[in-house]
Amino acid sequence: MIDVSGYTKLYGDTVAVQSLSFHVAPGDVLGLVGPNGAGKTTTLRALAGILQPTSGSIAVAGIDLQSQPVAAKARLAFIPDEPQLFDYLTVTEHLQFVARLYGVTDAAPRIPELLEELELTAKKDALPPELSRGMKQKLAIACGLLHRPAALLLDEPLTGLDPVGIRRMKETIAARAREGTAVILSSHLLHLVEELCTRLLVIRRGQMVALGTIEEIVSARPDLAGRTLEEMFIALTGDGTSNGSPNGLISGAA
Ligand SMILES: Nc1ncnc2c1ncn2[C@@H]1O[C@H](COP(=O)(O)OP(=O)(O)OP(=O)(O)O)[C@@H](O)[C@H]1O
Repeated sequence: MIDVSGYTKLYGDTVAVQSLSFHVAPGDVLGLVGPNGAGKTTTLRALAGILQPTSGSIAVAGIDLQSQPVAAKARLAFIPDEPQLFDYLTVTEHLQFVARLYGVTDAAPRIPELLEELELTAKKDALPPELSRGMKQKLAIACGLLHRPAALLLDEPLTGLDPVGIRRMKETIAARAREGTAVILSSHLLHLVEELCTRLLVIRRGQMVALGTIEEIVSARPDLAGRTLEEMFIALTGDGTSNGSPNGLISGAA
C-alpha cells in the first residue's frame, strides 16, 4: 500500500534522510520513531507529496507519487502535528470543502458520522479561532478521514487531546487499520506506539536502524530481549550502541 525505495533527502549539504526503503501493507500501523532531528517529519512530508525526494521513489496504493502526484495524493491523508485550518470556514464547512475537493459522494451522511466519532457535533458551526487546540486537531483528522484514504500519515496525533480524546483517537486510528488502511504514525509517545503499532521503523540521523515487529527487532538484537520499548529506543538510537554498525540492527526490511 505504501512503498518507499531508496528515499534520500538532502537540504543543501545536510543529509536529512538517507536511502530509506520500507513497505506498509493494508491494515499495518507502522510506528516511525527516532530522536529529534532524525528525519521523521522529512519522511512524512515526502510521503505526503509535499517534499520532493532528492532520490528514490515513493508509491501509494501502487501509484507513483512523483509521476502521478494528484492521483497518489487522492489516496492518502497527511495530518501534520500543527493543524492547518481555514479561519473563515466553520467545522462543517471544512468537511464540505474537503468533500468537494476529493469528490466524496456520500458526504451528507458521512459528515455528521465523523463529527460524532470525533466529538465535534456541538462545535459543528464554530470557526477555528473558537476551537481549542485539541478540537482543531480532531477537525484536521476528520478532514483527513472523510475521503477514506488508503494511506493515513499521522505526525504526533495526540498533541493537545484530553484523556478521553486520546482514547477516542486511538480507537479511530485502530478502526481505520482494521478496515484496511495502511497507517504510519510518528510519535515520541512510546506507549502510544507500543499500543497501536504492528511494526516499528526506528531512524537515527536519517538512517534506518531497525525495522520490523518488536519480536523481529529483538531477534536481530538479542541483547534487547526483556527491555521496555523506551530502553530499546535508547539502545537503538543512542550514540553508544553496543554493536556499532547501524545496518546490523535492521530486521525484517521490506
Ligand atoms: N527546511 C529545512 N532546511 C534545512 N534543514 C532542514 C529542513 N527541515 C529539516 N531539516 C533538517 O533535517 C533533519 C531532519 O529533520 P526532521 O524535521 O525531519 O526531524 P524529526 O525527526 O521530525 O525531528 P523532531 O522529532 O524534532 O520533530 C534535521 O537535521 C533538520 O535540521
